Amino acid sequence: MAISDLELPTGVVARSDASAEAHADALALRVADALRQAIDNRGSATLVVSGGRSPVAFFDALAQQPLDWRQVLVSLADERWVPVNHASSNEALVRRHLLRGAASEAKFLGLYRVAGSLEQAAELADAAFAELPPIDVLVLGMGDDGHTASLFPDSPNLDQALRADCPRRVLPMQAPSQPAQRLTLTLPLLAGARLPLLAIQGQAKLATLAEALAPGEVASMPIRAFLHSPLEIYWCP
Ligand SMILES: O=C1O[C@H](COP(=O)(O)O)[C@@H](O)[C@H](O)[C@H]1O
Repeated sequence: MAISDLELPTGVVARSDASAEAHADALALRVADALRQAIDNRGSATLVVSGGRSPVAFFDALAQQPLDWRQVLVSLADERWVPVNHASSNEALVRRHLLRGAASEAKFLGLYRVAGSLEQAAELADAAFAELPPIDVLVLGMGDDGHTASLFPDSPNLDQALRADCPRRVLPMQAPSQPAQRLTLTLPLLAGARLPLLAIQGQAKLATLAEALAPGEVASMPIRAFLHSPLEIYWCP
């Protein structure tokens, strides 16, 4: 299957690149252009990225982009509730691959908070994220189960996190894989992004996307909440 085989909703566009390297470079160029435009228009830019295994080459490519990084605030769509020196930490990934060289001058707002429980950590992060300016660029990933950010099917709090009027910016979530305890931004914050992008790689994720594009419950595949205009999908085999 190729991404051009999919029937996309009006206003959703998809780009296919032949290799993972070309995919990462194209995505980095698009994100850097949008951040530059935001800085030109408003003096600063807010970039929210996802974690997991997929974004490493993209982060490496984006870190090389000529930008006034001092005007960029980088943050996360979701986090595993593990200390920032843990191998599964999304913050660690961003610090290692994106916030280096000139890009180390960017500001960073992380989700992880030290607390007695996941709920308390989410409350602390929720208060901190009141300071997050409107998101200029959001780069979502997607799991093979149709989760995005840490909006996992069957997680407690999922219905609340997906409500358009959810009063919380950050909620605790449970993943079916380790580390199970997660923190996620909720739908109203994510859906407000000026430029939402979905970056996915491989046939399995393309098949998941095809399934998510078919009619069905958002709660069973939360990526469905974002499969409408405006959205740009970046894919490579
Ligand atoms: O757990 C997560 O999963 C998704 C997809 O990750 P990947 O490893 O399949 O690339 C990711 O977008 C999310 O940020 C992450 O915490």
